[in-house]
Amino acid sequence: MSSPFATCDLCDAHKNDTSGDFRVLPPVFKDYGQVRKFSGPVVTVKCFEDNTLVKAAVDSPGTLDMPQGPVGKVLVVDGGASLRRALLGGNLGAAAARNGWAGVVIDGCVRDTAELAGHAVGVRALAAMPLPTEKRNEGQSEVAVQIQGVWVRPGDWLYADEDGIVVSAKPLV
Ligand SMILES: O=C([O-])CC(=O)C(=O)O
Repeated sequence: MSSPFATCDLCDAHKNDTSGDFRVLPPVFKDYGQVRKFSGPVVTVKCFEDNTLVKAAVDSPGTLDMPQGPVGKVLVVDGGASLRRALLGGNLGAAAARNGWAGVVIDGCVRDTAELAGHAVGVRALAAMPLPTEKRNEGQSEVAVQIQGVWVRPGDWLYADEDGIVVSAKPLV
């Protein structure tokens, strides 16, 4: 289980942090998952209209062993903000939930939104788009990505709730 948090409280505590360790994503993400509030260590994928590596990630174990026990990871997908293809749908959402991922944050689109709403995982994305991608085995995993202009790195911690999404170089709770 993750510790309780509120992104507003995290922002109150860190709003004057100019080090770059504490970042807030722009408020452009919509909520498509069953889980509204989630947090965890970040894993990244960078891809463009090809979700091969998104599928590989959610098909793999979604938890990290920590001293306090297994913690669900958050998959952050830099999809280049494309509104033309969906990088995650009902099947991949089900896989993410089954494999213990805490959440998926996509700078891009999702589809099968009615199905996603029934899977026990957090999902944030820019929009719904029914067109799937072509799987061409293109993309990169575990690289620093820019999400809406904000750097997100593998091993960062992400906290998402009803008010927004914040990212930190260190765990905050
Ligand atoms: O497989 C895909 O490209 C996305 C999808 O439709 C799903 O996850 O169900």
